[in-house]
Amino acid sequence: MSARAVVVHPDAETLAEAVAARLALAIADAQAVASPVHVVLTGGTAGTASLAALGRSPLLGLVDRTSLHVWWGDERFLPAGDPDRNETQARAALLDVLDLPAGNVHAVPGPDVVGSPEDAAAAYAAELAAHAPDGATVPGFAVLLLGVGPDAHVASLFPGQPALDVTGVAAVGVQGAPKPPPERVSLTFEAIAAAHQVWFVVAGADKADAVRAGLGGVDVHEAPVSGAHGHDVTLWLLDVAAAGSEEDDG
Ligand SMILES: O=C1O[C@H](COP(=O)(O)O)[C@@H](O)[C@H](O)[C@H]1O
Repeated sequence: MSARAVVVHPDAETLAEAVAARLALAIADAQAVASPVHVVLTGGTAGTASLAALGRSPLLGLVDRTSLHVWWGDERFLPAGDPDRNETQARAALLDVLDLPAGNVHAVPGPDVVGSPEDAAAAYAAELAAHAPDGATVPGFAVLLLGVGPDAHVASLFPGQPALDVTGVAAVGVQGAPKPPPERVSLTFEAIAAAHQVWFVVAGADKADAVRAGLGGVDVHEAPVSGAHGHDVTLWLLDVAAAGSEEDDG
């Protein structure tokens, strides 16, 4: 049975610092009993701020770089180095400091490498399978980070889109995303559900309705955030504004 918890932080900065500390310790704890350890990074405002906080944290010294593999929950279908790629932002925020072996960083290929988001999803799924235990399609991610959009999207799973219903594959190509760029690649809900822990990292009053929808279990086609769960733990890491707590202050 998967456990769910909600932790509310006083502001976005504190949230980022707390997520960074929590993530460093979670990786170190996982590395104490397993190797390698796989973690899924997110894009988005609060997610990237958390990666940057980890890049500055002395707790980063607890992480064994050689046995950490990083992946992405979704990627914008843009060429390597594009500033709007989640990978580019994560490198600037964390990976340039963390300096993992190149083979431990599993970026989603862009149009400089493959012809379409569907081809990128297939290549990414093959890479995931190559690092998965026998009989599985993805590694057993220790932690999978997810931002949440104001429209309640997670990764690149947007309301009303066909990708929400894709099963049997770990990654899916996305066309016509309502948030630019329209072409993207996303993990599927099945792949997300293989993570031991899923952490939603959410800040800002514009996300309060999406958080409410996710916690309330609104239909996944309307609020994709409802469809993402960790195998063991689903953790909602919020600031007060995203938690909706500020609305009461008038
Ligand atoms: O496009 C994306 O958006 C979400 C959330 O972004 P935010 O700036 O509203 O926080 C993000 O989680 C996702 O990874 C990304 O590709």
